[in-house]
Amino acid sequence: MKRKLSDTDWSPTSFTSLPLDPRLLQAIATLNYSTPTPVQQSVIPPALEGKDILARAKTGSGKTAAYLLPILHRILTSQQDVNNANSNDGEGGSGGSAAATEALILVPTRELADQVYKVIEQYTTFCGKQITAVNIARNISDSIQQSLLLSHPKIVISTPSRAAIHFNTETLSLESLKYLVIDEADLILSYGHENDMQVLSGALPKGIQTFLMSATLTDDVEGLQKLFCRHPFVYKPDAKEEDGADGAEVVKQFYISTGEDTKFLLLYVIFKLKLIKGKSIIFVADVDRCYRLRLFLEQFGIRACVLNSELPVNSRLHIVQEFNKNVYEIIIATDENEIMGDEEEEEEDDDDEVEEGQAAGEDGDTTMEGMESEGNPPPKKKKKSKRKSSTHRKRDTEYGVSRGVDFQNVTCVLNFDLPVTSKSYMHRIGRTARAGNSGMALSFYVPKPLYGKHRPTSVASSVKDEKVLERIKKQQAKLGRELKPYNFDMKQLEAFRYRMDDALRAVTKVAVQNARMKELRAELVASEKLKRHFEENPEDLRHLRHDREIKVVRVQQHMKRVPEYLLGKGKAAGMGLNKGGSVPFKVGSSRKTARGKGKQKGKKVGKRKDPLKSFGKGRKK
Ligand SMILES: Nc1ncnc2c1ncn2[C@@H]1O[C@H](COP(=O)(O)OP(=O)(O)OP(=O)(O)O)[C@@H](O)[C@H]1O
Repeated sequence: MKRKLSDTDWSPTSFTSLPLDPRLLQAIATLNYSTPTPVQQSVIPPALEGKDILARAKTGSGKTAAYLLPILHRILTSQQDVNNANSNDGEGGSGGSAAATEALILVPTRELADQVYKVIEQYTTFCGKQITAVNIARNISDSIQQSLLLSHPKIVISTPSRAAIHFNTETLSLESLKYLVIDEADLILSYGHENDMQVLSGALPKGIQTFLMSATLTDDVEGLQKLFCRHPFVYKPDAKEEDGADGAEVVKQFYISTGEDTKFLLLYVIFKLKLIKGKSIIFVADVDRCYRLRLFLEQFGIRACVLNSELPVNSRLHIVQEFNKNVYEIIIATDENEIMGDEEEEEEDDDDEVEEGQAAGEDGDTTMEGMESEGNPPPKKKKKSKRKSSTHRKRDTEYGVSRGVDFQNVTCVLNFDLPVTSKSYMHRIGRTARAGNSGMALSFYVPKPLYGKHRPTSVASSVKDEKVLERIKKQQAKLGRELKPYNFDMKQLEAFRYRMDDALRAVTKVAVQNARMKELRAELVASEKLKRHFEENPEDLRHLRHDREIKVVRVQQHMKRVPEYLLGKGKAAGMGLNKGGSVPFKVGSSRKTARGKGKQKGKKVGKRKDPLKSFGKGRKK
């Protein structure tokens, strides 16, 4: 349910009461932001006064506007001042201030750079050409980047590594810089940007205004604060602001204890019967797993896109963009980089000896070996080396989807594979319940005795599931939140098992590798097209779908529909029951299909009670 941010329970302050440039207010009004979020309310006034800002606020709380609006306002105001001075000097008022880059916005990933650029475009819709911005983290040639920078855009958005490269080659001048933003400050160092941050800190002019924006306050953030901030205004939300407007949890969290192959069964049933309504992000442990799931779902006629660090950046950006336009309902994503950044830290924190999982028959695919990066190697390396996947290819270390990316209107984050740290969990579930919406997180976990019992579907990271789940529960309890068990009636699920087995058998390791290669090739072609056309007219690229059938496995048409006898009276009834808590799953629209089939056979099914309806029954409120 969408909760309007204008509800008075957040705060009565409206945007118009903030002393922002009317052109910005106009843009905000067209975006239907009527009320500033708590972080915006608190941070914008001191930022307008020129104070440094250190803001910690949960994911999806509107931090981007909290730093962008004051910066845009101040740039517009200073231009106005220069124009006025020029016209008083008789030089006319159209020239504006001398062309120079005034704001540098540093983000850890290319996904975020693209997102921030788009938000600037939205906020400056009514500013004409007064504010120019360039995203140099994009995958465009160095010469084009140089020419863009030589036009001295007012704002440069970049990852630290790209900014350092252009600073070193003197295409990026920081001499006139007035504003520095470090977005996702808690994460930026774990992407291997430490040296670049040092380089940039030495090059900044004195007295610039700095914004450190972060979802958590970590040692890394403190380090950055010392390096970049002078007595910042510090924003930390209170407990009520952390939760929803009414203090209620905005993300309902559930977990299911499951065997390795049963995860696939659950996935099939959940999506085939549309038990989750709306858009979902399914997180998996590694790239191969993305394709395994996609091929598996394809068997049942369920379309999904994959998103991982191996895909070309333009394809990734396009996928997120299209997902936000509701073109796709399901994304299967990895968050390899985030996991790697956090893993050791958490293991050290908690002194627990975590056994290395090696599920036979599966290639560990979360290795850092062989990674090539535009940035420096991440400072924290994994101690243990893992076997290289045969499909291991160049990865982009500046990839990231579980942090910061604004996936819009996501109903459910489904941790098909549990992340290996509680931090990763936090970031993953932050992809739902954004901007005042509610959402749910559903996590599958494999209890230790079931680990390694079904080799074809086993994944190494699951060996830690029990421990990680405990950490997650502890972490959420500290925040006053609870993960509830979600108990499917497994007996009812069993009726679907043989279909799942059929589908799993078809999705062999070779099929997964083929799909991965085929998809990569297709996306490289798509990415080239995107590269040429993206900026000119992205609307033209609608036809470039990323969820088309990969067709490396022969799909048996009968698998695409659910036979009625599986949904017969009483069969499905218990499936959605959960004694442990309220169940946000909703029954989907499979009714039509069932009716259609009945008609073909000449049966009178029109008045028959829809068995799927019973899924919702028995829910504990
Ligand atoms: N005042 C507002 N009213 C309504 N929607 C808003 C408001 N401010 C921001 N939003 C929307 O909320 C969503 C989340 O904002 P944003 O991406 O800035 O969050 P964030 O705090 O930076 O999250 P993360 O830490 O995950 O990056 C965006 O879609 C944005 O357009």
